[in-house]
Amino acid sequence: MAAYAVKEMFLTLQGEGLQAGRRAVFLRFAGCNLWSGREADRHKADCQFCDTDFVGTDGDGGGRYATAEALADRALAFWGKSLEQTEVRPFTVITGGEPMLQLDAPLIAALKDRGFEIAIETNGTFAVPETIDWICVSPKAGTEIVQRAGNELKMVWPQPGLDFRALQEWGFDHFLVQPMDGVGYIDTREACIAFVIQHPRWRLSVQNHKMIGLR
Ligand SMILES: C[S@@+](CC[C@H](N)C(=O)[O-])C[C@H]1O[C@@H](n2cnc3c(N)ncnc32)[C@H](O)[C@@H]1O
Ligand SMILES: Nc1nc2[nH]cc(C(=O)O)c2c(=O)[nH]1
Ligand code: SF4
Ligand SMILES: [Mg+2]
Repeated sequence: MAAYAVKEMFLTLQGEGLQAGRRAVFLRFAGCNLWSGREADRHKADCQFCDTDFVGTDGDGGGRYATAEALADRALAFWGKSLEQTEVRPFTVITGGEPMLQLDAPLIAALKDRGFEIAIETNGTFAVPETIDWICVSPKAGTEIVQRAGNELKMVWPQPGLDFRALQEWGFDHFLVQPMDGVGYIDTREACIAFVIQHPRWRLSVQNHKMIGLR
């Protein structure tokens, strides 16, 4: 890996999924295989509902990190070095963009060396190393999902062409439905609630951070 392209890094609370509410250093990699990130390309992208700016390296804590050690050091600084000696392990959520385009064995090792517990948010089109502690896959309709097991499957809804009955046969511990943010959000959220009432294997994931003023 020549250099890691990081859009931004920040300390916040995980807003989504089973780990919602947990203190976490977010590491957002630049770039995605399902969309260029340019608005002009959105209508022809494989994933068209993305709520995230992952283009470039200009965000807070972003930049090009030449080595895994430098990137992991920065992540630990965001966690707070004074917390290093406490009984709570530092926790990072690796996201993007699509983090599996850049997350590699040296970076995982450097984060683990610093005590990090590592979660990933991925679209599932690449295999995730087993050394990742918490795997969240969020499938996109029409894409080939190779990562069909993990801790949580987070289905953004609605997505015509995604068959929830097929998804729930995959090897995940938890199945979540997350209302798609955008036009008609309130109705979408109501429909997701109705879905969970009908299908109790699934639970609702709301994007808490957007409602409570967190990043
Ligand atoms: C920005 S993506 C980055 C990680 C990875 N590329 C992925 O798609 O899982 C982080 C999470 O936000 C979800 N997401 C993106 N746009 C959304 C939207 N408009 N409404 C709800 N969730 C959204 C994705 O499905 C994914 O679970
Ligand atoms: N607080 C917070 N929680 C999140 N969970 C997943 C996010 C993501 O963009 O991957 C996200 C995010 O952007 N912010
Ligand atoms: S796969 Fe993830 S990062 Fe890529 S465009 Fe879709 S939601 Fe955004
Ligand atoms: Mg987000």
